[in-house]
Amino acid sequence: MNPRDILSAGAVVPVMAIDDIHTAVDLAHALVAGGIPTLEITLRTEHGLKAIELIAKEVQGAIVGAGTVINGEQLKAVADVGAKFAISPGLNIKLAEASLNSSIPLIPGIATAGELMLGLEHGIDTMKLFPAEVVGGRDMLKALHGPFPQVKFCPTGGINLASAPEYLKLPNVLCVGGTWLTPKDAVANKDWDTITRLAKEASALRP
Ligand SMILES: O=C[C@H](O)COP(=O)(O)O
Ligand SMILES: CC(=O)C(=O)O
Repeated sequence: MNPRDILSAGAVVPVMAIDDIHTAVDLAHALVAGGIPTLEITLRTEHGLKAIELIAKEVQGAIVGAGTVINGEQLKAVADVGAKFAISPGLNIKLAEASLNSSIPLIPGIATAGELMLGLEHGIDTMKLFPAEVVGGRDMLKALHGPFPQVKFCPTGGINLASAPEYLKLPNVLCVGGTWLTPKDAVANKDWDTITRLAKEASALRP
């Protein structure tokens, strides 16, 4: 799948750190049931790779990818377990070069025009603005749209249900990322109804 189709499949990409591997598949099912298919499982916990592998195998309708991928070894490792895409918090030359040989798309985080240009030089035109609210949020996206109208974004970082609609209206925004769909207490309590309700709320955001 190309990165734009991946990011356009749902209005919100939930960013998740899996603390208990036994919750991963049910959590993914709950999100997909609420209309949120594109899922970012970060490598921030020891369960990241296994969770991606299980969701890729067992959750029909999910488009599972990896987050917090920061080097070429991780990019290869997540592709090998079935990730459909990889997201990084930032971009450097080594990771950009690794993406050229990757079997799955890298959607890099960028926070400056320079990082964006590094992505473009490596054939990447779909990126994450991270951390979105800290680096200028919607004003930054509007400013980047001037010189770089060919680039589309999934802004992530500090966005929630209330602020998401204003992001989704922008011409260079495909979706937004965030953690609010998967509150830690709801996941720990296996409260899948709450997760599906939050996902439904989020999927209705697409204008
Ligand atoms: O670092 C975590 C995610 O990238 C964004 O989290 P947040 O939606 O809670 O700001
Ligand atoms: C920021 C983010 O989404 C990541 O850790 O890849």
